[in-house]
Amino acid sequence: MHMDQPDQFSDWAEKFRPKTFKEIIGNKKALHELRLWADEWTVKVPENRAVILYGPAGVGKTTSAHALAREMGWEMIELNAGDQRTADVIDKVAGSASRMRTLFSHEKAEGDDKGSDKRLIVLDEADNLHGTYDKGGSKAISDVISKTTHPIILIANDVYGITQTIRSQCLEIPFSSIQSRSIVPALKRACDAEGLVCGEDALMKIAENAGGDLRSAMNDLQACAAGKSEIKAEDVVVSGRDVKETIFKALVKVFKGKNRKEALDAVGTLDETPEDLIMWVDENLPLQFPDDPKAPGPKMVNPDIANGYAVLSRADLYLGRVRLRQNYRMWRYAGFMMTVGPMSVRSKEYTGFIKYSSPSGWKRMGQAKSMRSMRDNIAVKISARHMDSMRVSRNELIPYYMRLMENEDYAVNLTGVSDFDLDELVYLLRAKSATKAVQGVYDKSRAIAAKHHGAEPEFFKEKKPRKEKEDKSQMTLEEIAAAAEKKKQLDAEKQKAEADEKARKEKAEKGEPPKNQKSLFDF
Ligand SMILES: Nc1ncnc2c1ncn2[C@@H]1O[C@H](COP(=O)(O)OP(=O)(O)OP(=O)(O)O)[C@@H](O)[C@H]1O
Repeated sequence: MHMDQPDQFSDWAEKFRPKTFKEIIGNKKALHELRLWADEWTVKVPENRAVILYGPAGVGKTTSAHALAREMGWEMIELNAGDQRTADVIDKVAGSASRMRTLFSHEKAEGDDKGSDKRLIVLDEADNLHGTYDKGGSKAISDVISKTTHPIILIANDVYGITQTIRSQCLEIPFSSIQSRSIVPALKRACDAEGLVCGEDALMKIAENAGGDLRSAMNDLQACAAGKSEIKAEDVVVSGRDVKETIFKALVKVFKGKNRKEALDAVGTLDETPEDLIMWVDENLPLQFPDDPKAPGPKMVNPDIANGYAVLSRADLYLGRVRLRQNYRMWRYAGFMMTVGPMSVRSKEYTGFIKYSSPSGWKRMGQAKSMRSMRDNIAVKISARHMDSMRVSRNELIPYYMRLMENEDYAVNLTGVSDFDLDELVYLLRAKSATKAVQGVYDKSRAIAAKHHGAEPEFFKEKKPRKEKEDKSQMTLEEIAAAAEKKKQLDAEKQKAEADEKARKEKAEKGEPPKNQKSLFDF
């Protein structure tokens, strides 16, 4: 029996995640290699104890790891980027996995360890193992891989983001984008399950727009389905030709124009944030300022490209400040810099037609990644409130929060008690940017946040100026983790100093000289 309207409470990409290899679309060669590697584990410890599944976002890497564990009857331990992946944690996970094995090993002959005594250790975003949060992570993984008796899967978008030492220990299995025509049946299955009527042309439009990323296709389908029981091709709003045509015209003014105001006006009428616009400029800058093949001497990069990127990097600095401080006034500076910048630094006029292109795959991937880290930051805050795992917070509580926050009172309250920052609120309210309404909710939430997060424990009151605490809502995940780590260290040092002092006093009472004291007069 179907509901009247499709389910909007859960994340469809999660809901329709394939459970078995058979259900996974595309990448058959990769799945075959993965299965061969897993089968080897049932007979002996293979030469490569770990594999790296790498490729673009949303093509089934994580899904394949999950399905493999299920099909092999292996318990799975997942260390996500949002979880702490310090050397300690990885050691503990792998250590406890090894202990498990030794518990069972006396019952089995060497090599006969098929089935459930294996644990599959999965490390998501393995190309991102740096920063305080994953401190020592790379080295720990490399050590663990060299001695593990349990299969390990590393998942990455960019295999070059993994250290050479780790790569040399692993079997590398590439995953590639999924063809649009293969995405359509997956979308169709979701429509059928949701009782949603959707024509093949609408599904094809969604699939083509996703650029081979099935997760985003599923997200777009869910977004189109909100409040509807039927989707027609014209309901599918994608970055189609109209948008492109307008932006192409604006790019002509940015790169070839002579009038700054005209360029600014053209960009001002676009429905693009500076975050999106910079990607368009960035993508097309080298196309517009090509190297001159007829130039004499050694082949040099056109200096206009270097100068163009220099102004773009200034614009990006402003964007970074907007992200960090939620000071959206800086968008004006960023927008100005990326619009009049290329025009101002070019050394000559460029004529002739250039076929501009949309921001390429890796940049969209970068965006997806920053969305994921946003989602993980939110999950950290939610899991701290509910004492739940990151996985539950990410997959179950965030959608629940989103649903609750459709009511403004709840939105204000939850933002305050969870201390979400403005960007996180934009994400949770599914807004495109920090509109006035979003800002209004955020402003109202501050009083509640101050009540819940304003009072500090005595320990910090003496040591930290008030300002730092106020800035906490703007701290990045790494900074929060670093602060927690620092506090742990301080606590440990304090405890050790207290214990030493206690021991010293006890010894003094017994009349013993302190350990390093050679005589009563030697202080
Ligand atoms: N090959 C596929 N077959 C069927 N569904 C898929 C496939 N790839 C992705 N999906 C859908 O997209 C969702 C996300 O897929 P998954 O987490 O496996 O992507 P990923 O490749 O690990 O991406 P990322 O690098 O972003 O983690 C799944 O829950 C599923 O709904």
